[in-house]
Amino acid sequence: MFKIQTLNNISVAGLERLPRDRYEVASEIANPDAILVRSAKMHELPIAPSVKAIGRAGAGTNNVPVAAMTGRGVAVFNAPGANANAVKELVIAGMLIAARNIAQAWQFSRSLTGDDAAISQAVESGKKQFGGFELPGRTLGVIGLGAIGVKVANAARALGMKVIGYDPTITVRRAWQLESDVQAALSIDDLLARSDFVTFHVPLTDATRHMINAERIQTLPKNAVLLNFSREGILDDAAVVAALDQGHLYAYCCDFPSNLLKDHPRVVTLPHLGASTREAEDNCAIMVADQIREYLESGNVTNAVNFPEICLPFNGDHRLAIVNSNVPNMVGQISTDLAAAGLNIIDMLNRSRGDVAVTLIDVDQRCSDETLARLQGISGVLSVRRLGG
Ligand SMILES: NC(=O)c1ccc[n+]([C@@H]2O[C@H](COP(=O)([O-])OP(=O)(O)OC[C@H]3O[C@@H](n4cnc5c(N)ncnc54)[C@H](O)[C@@H]3O)[C@@H](O)[C@H]2O)c1
Ligand SMILES: O=C(O)CC[C@@H](O)C(=O)O
Repeated sequence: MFKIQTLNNISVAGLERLPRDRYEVASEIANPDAILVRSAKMHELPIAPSVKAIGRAGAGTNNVPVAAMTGRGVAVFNAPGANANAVKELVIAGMLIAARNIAQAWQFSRSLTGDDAAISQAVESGKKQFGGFELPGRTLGVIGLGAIGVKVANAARALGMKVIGYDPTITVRRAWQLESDVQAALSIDDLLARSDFVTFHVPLTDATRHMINAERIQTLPKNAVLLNFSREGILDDAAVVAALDQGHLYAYCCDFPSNLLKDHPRVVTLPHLGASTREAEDNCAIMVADQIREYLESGNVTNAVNFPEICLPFNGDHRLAIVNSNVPNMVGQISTDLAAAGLNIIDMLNRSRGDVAVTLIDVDQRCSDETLARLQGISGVLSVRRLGG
């Protein structure tokens, strides 16, 4: 029986992928084999030694201590692209909310009092404060052309906007998906100087934290609109508010309310709603549940952020799934120990990514506890699991 701990509400569609005769799933559970998480902050949480895998039902993994888990031989999975359409739709909504002053205008309508004749009169005299502008012909700058950025760029093109993108590590797959008339910016500053709207779709890392600060904001044309549906911290919010107050920026729309932002008249904040659609929640939960199940049952890895992709078909007999440092002579030492124990290797696959390697070895008989302990004792071996019979 595998034990799965859920740290947030995970869509039932995903949990149903874990058959109840083999999986126990609960928010409180001792010695879990794997954890499913959405936005719970795991950096300060104790993570039991029994945990072999963490599945983030979403894109970003900055709430998971990935480096520490890698050092323990724990795989961290995410759900790339599974919520991209949901975020794209909210970003497009954000542009329209900003361009047409929809939030402020709605607040005005709700504040109207008196009989309908009085309301009609107030509408006609009040509406001029909320006059906006249209999107066609305006330029959208997209920073980060991954699953979400590409969808936003293409949707903006379909709305008649010009689009400039910046992503120094764009993948070939994403570049193929991008509309051919999306221009490549030479740098962030080049993109900012040419954009009426700028939207951010990068992970939060040390390299992206405060990528928009007071100095960079001055590069933007007057009356630009910023959109942050990525992560709190990518923009320096204090600098954004200062630029709004100085009249340099027109509006800021983001998914991360704070005391500084939530009541500002030119800021619209939403409560981290980017991925909160039924479709996105189902897609993310199904993707990570499938990946976790495959990893626990066969050792195969798909969409881990810290482990290599690896797939060796498994007939359910006897497999060792080993996570080890990517250094010379690991496979040599492992196979020597297996030979010494009289185990014959039937099939084997080794894949590496950065400092980590995963080695899957199918053997002709069950590996004893003693041999398992010997493998675990090899310097550089991070974890060993015995799968199958
Ligand atoms: N608001 C929400 O609910 C919500 C939902 C989904 C994702 N997100 C956030 O959006 C981020 C992006 O999601 P995604 O699915 O598009 O991820 P992704 O991994 O598909 O794309 C990220 C892109 O950013 C690029 N990148 C990295 N560093 C960069 C830099 N310094 N400059 C320019 N580009 C850079 C990468 O090359 C990659 O193409 C996630 O990491 C997450 O933080 C938020
Ligand atoms: O689970 C959520 O609601 C948010 C997910 C989002 O932050 C992501 O990184 O995919």
